[in-house]
Amino acid sequence: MKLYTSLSPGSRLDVERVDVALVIDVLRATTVMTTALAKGASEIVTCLTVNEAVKLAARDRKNTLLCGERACQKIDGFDLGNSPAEYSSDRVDGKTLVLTTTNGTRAIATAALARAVYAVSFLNLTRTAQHIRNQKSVLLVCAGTDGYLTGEDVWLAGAIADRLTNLNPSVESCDSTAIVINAWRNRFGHRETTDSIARTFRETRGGRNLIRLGFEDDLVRCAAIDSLPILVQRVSREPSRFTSGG
Ligand SMILES: O=C(O)[C@H](CS(=O)(=O)O)OP(=O)(O)O
Repeated sequence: MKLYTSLSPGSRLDVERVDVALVIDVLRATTVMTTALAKGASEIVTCLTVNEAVKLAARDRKNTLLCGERACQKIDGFDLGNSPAEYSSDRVDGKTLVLTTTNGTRAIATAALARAVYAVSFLNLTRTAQHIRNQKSVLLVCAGTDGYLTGEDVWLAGAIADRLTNLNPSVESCDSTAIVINAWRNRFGHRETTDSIARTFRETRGGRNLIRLGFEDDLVRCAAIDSLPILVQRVSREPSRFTSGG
């Protein structure tokens, strides 16, 4: 396997050449997607703009929830924001979710040309790595925050790359992949826990933003490693639709 990592949104992406893109937006879009599908949402449709989301949801408003954020807050007129705490079974079971976020859904759009796309978070890290372990080429796409690299996405890229190199001895890493694996191993040394991961989020751009805005409890929710072992798999493009692969 050739394993590439794009650390921030400005990086060059040869996405059309890879078999699989894993989109990473730990705080909080891909964590929300994992949570929502694990809690029974039937599918998630991702959009770039609020207008597009509103139009899509209007097709079947009764069975659809409008979800997402701007500036980390729920959008006016939407049903749910971008905290995993909002995505309980009671709210989402059986529903179609239409989701737009500042960085996560944009990263999904940039990865659109990959043959297969998965959204990954700490919650479904090992499940996703096991599922794609034998692919020939994989690209880790860190969503970042407002165009900047953000540490929480880089930590998860390191964790995935670490898992993949353990599962598949033939992994060949590009320079950025080698750097994130080393960073992950040096920091956690295979003794990572939800608490230790949540603590590292306090040092990152995305984590500091959330603390400042009163969403500190979401750091632990987004660090809950391997707590929801499902796949979040794109099943169609334009619009991008994701379902749980099991
Ligand atoms: O960075 C953004 O503005 C947000 C942050 S948060 O999820 O509301 O904390 O969006 P995202 O696209 O999830 O990074």
